[in-house]
Amino acid sequence: MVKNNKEEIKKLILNEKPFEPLSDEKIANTLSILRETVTETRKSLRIINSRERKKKNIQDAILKMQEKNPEITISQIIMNFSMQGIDLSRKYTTSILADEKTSELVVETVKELTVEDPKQDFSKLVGFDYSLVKNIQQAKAAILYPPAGLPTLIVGESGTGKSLFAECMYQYALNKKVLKEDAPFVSLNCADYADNPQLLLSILYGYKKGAFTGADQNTEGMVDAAQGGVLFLDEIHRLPAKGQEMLFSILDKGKFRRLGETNVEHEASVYFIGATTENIESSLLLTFRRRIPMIIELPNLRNRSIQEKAQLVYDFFQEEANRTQCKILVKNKILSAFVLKEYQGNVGQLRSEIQVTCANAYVEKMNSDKTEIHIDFNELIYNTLFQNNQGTDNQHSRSIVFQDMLFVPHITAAKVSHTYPIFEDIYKKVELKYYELKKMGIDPGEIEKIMWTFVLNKFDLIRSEGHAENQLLSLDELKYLVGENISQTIKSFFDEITQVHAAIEINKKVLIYLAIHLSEAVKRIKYGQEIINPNLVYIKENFAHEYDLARHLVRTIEQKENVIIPDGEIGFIAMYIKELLQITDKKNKVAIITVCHGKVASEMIAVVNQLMGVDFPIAIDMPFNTNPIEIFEKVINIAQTIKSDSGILFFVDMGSLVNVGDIVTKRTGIKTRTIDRVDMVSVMEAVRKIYIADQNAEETLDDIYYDIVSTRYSYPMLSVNESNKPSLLLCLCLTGHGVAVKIKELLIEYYPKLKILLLGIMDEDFTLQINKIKQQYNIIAAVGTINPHINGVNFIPFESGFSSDKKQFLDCLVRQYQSNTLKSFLKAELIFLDQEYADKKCLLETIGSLLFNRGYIKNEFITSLFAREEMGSTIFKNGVGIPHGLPAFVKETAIVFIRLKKPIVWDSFDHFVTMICLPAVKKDDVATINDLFFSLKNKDAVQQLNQAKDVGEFIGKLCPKQ
Ligand SMILES: Nc1ncnc2c1ncn2[C@@H]1O[C@H](COP(=O)(O)OP(=O)(O)OP(=O)(O)O)[C@@H](O)[C@H]1O
Repeated sequence: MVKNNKEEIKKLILNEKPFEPLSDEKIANTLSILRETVTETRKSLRIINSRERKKKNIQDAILKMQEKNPEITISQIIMNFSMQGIDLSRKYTTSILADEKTSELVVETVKELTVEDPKQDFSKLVGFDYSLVKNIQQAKAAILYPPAGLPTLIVGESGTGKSLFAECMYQYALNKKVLKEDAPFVSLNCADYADNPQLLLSILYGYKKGAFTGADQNTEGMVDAAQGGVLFLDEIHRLPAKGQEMLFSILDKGKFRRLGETNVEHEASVYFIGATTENIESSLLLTFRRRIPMIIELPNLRNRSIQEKAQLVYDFFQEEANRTQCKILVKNKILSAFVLKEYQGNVGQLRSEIQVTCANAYVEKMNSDKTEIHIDFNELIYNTLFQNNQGTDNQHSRSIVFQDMLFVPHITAAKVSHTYPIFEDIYKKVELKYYELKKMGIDPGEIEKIMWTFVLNKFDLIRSEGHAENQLLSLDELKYLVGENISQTIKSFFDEITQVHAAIEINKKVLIYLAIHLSEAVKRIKYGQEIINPNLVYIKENFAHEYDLARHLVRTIEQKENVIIPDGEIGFIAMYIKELLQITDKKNKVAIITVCHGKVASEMIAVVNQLMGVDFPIAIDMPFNTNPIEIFEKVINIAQTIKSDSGILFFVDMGSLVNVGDIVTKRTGIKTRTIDRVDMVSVMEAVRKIYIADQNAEETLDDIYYDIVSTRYSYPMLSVNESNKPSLLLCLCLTGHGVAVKIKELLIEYYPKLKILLLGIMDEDFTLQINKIKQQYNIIAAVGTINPHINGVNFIPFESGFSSDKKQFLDCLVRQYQSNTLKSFLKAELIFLDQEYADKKCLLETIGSLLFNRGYIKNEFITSLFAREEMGSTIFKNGVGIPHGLPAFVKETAIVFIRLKKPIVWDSFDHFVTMICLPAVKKDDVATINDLFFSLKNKDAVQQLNQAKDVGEFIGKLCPKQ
């Protein structure tokens, strides 16, 4: 197969006339290459031959005619074609009409080929950032090594992706311009000629006229075809010794002779890659092995992480959805069964089994009136999945970490993200958070504390939430998931700790997750991935017993798996053991965060820690010249990291910081309480209540808050907005007619969309009016000349204008009331810019599957969405389409935005849209997004959204700062 021809052939086929497709012969003549080359390349591209392409295009055209006119007759069809200059016989047309549509199942349409990104090299391999990291590093080094790269041998079991890997190396060489743009990729599978070594050598090296019987002319071989490019020899152990020796001269001197030649030598400028499934020590000549410096050993599927296996399963189902052009709904237990199964034939076998499963389900779909391919358990699937798979009989009832998934053909939006829901990879989460906090310039000591709470909560989740016990594997079945070594070790460990800790009922769920974790850890270590545990020292000091147990467990694994497990990892294992031994199902604790101007927070907390002997409260300093908004972002991020279910108690000193808890609640949904004018005694009292007092008398955030507030000196606390009421600003002066009017004018300029009310402090019924307003509205702040001390309302003094810090404070208050709730529904993962969709149906299906797969909606939402659209479409004049489904089927409110590259038709009046906003909104949240529609109706606002350069800017424009 010659790769530079690949693109040419693809191009010609893409541009051919649909009813007069080019035969292989014609393409060969156009490109001046052999017809066989065209045929082989076309097949490798999975493109059907010209006759079949013509038939398919005619079939499609007839279908369209039938859609328009269900009563259309054969004569009319023939007439329609004839008007386009195409003559069809009645016999041919009848045969096409009678033909089953199953052919669609096995062909990939030419159109789909355009989806492929020709520039992608290793990143298209699943595992490129995990188990294949080392292999890819080797490959890159081999390609880039001067002057002409290192000959490479790829070793791996059948189906581990050796051919694909070789192609990626070639693509990488092209991308890096090590090879010329038109450099060929020539591949030959030596096993195809295993019975005829003479033929193999003649095909590979070419031959001289008369070299053997039948050699009637000088003929070039594959080495010639590979000049300036890559020569890939698959199953190289089938190359006879003579053939291996002939390669020496190519590898050593860049020269070769064709069969039968003795005097002449030809230049061979080729980059050599070989591949074999065999042990190279025994299958290749020693002299040959020595000439290949780079050996790349691809891991088999058994040794890949569960995440990677899952990713492959998802990718292959997606591929089938694209191929069949049908939606495919796969039940979680099928997904988990595919992931858990062992495959002798590795990735290749996994892929073909998914294809077979989909093909069977497709036939079933054709015999029913379903619109989707449903893949659930039936006898056929049971046999596909479990035949010859030792001992997996009970697996089909398990689905520990998966959810049902819907795969939609031609997805563009969903392609943006390469991740799918699967249980959490604790390392990745920890790493990500750790670097995020580091980037924000947070002090290492504080990072450690924040991470500790983060890790604690993650483990707490494993123990208390997740999947019901009856969905879990038993300890016996564990071996199918993590292998014999780890499952045995875990079983013995379980026996040991049940003896030592007889009084405790060991939480099996944590044990299973510990086993999965260990298996992932071993793979991670084998692939040389780093393990970051920011809390190692703390764990060692404070959980010495758990750490000892972890060390003991680790020693056994180290022996069995022949790896060395680093300390950081032992720390994680200690955490699992801590969870295992936890007696009661306690909720996680209330967190304390202190935020103050200057360095007050860190200094105060240092003293509290020393006095109380704890290490918990988090201190955040706010240097005097820092913008409060920056600090709020920092605090929100930290709050999200520690995500305490029991809430966060904030201690702050003054100024805008009094709103910190409120802002955090709005942005993250975490319950908070804020105590201002922080003093050391109050912090110590809170620490005592949360961490030190009687463990059984656990107090809630509110208990602690009210206790502290009522025992310290009394003054009004600042506002905490907890309702969905509309908001307003109050303008005050003595009469409500003097300065207040001026203030209002200024505020209208700043906040044109806000409700602003005038009020006079001297009014008789001032208090009554305030109470009435409070019932209907959230008072964001009162701005005026005299502070009337309205309980729970921030007062901002107005003295002939606003100083910038006061304006900033007001901005901050307004923002949290106005747009934060909407902002909390806007998620970057659901905003897709400059996408291309063929039509509305395809777009809606994609969004639907995206929301379903990410757990925002039930499957019924998609049906309701289409039903709603059938009844009529919502479309704004400025080209925004607003499709919506029923709130009853929404699990979590989410808003999807899609900005289109090319407009598509949205309604039956042929109106076009360029932007789609799909709100999947729970009933309670409907009011919150009304504002959004208001701004989407506005032409200028949409214009701004159209100009946003990235998702961040897009969100910023949807929730402007004021
Ligand atoms: N890392 C991967 N990511 C995505 N797909 C993969 C990966 N590895 C293999 N595949 C797919 O699995 C199938 C088998 O791969 P390939 O033919 O490259 O394996 P092989 O090792 O050359 O097999 P054999 O030794 O049997 O020839 C192919 O369809 C390939 O696209």
